[in-house]
Amino acid sequence: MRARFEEKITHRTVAALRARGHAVIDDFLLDVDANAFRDELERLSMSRDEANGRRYVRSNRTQFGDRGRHSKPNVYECDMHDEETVGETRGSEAYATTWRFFDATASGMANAFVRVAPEMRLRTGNLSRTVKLQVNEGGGACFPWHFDNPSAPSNRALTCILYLNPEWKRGDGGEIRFQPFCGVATTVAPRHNRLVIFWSDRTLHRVMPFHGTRRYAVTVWLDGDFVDERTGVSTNVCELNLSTREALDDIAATAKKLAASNIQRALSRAVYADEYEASLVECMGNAPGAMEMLESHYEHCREVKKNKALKALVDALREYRREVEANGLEVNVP
Ligand SMILES: O=C(O)CCC(=O)C(=O)O
Ligand SMILES: [Fe+2]
Repeated sequence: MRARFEEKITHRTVAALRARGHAVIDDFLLDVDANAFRDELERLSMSRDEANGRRYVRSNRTQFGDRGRHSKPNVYECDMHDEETVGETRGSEAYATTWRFFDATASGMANAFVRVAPEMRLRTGNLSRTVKLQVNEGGGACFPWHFDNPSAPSNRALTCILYLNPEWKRGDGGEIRFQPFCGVATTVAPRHNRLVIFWSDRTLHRVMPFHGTRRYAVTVWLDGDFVDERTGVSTNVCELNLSTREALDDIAATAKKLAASNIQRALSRAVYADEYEASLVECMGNAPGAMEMLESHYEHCREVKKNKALKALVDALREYRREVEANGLEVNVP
């Protein structure tokens, strides 16, 4: 495997990130590497470790509010940092590309960004990135709207997802969809050898229901050099550092400011309440945890509305986003 991160991650990548909140790089790996990587993921997703017979890929378990961890139906993951899970594959030729990619991301990926955009303050080195292998097994498998870095003290700064799906075609679903704060949505197809990059703490995104056979994705999360302790899921206006009266005076300017900031995380659920709800229902169906996740979402929205100033701000933002959506065109990256 020849990782050519520095060739592929360029000033254009960073310009797209700054302009739209996400960037797309096609042909990220050499064809031969992408194809080998895909074959290995397929093998891994079918295999079990010899010691205890467990599948290497397991149910995705996501922390949801303070209500524990729940699994998304038909979504399976392998944490490459979990020594027990991956121990048997580390030295195996059958997974050579997977592990070369993992090793190459240790500092190579962050270094490529640092070279073109040092101001992003990404950390480099083995402990500053996380890698996850993921397979969605059709049947409508999807992810609800979320942020990858939902609150402090997470250091996750940048999410980089490599899709490995040579047979993906329109109609299969499984696209990643971005909702910029009070902007128009963009949908990106999970095409083979495509890398999609976005800010982990200010990019609301979800995965659309997937109806093909298997959808493979490898996610690399790169850590940043600082954590914003102040922000997160708090519904306390003071903690948000927002003067709601000033914010209401020019709602377009406020929306723009929030779109560029991770403070949007505290308002996102209330501003996009119906979308969050619909995506949770779509993703979880009747699976265990579905009701708890919905209840936690409603509770958060109720908390926001309890605060008069915050409610006024949310109402104004909701009205503003509808206006933007009515006048803008969604983007589709096929
Ligand atoms: O599979 C994808 O396209 C994105 C998955 C995702 O959002 C996540 O793992 O946080
Ligand atoms: Fe995500």
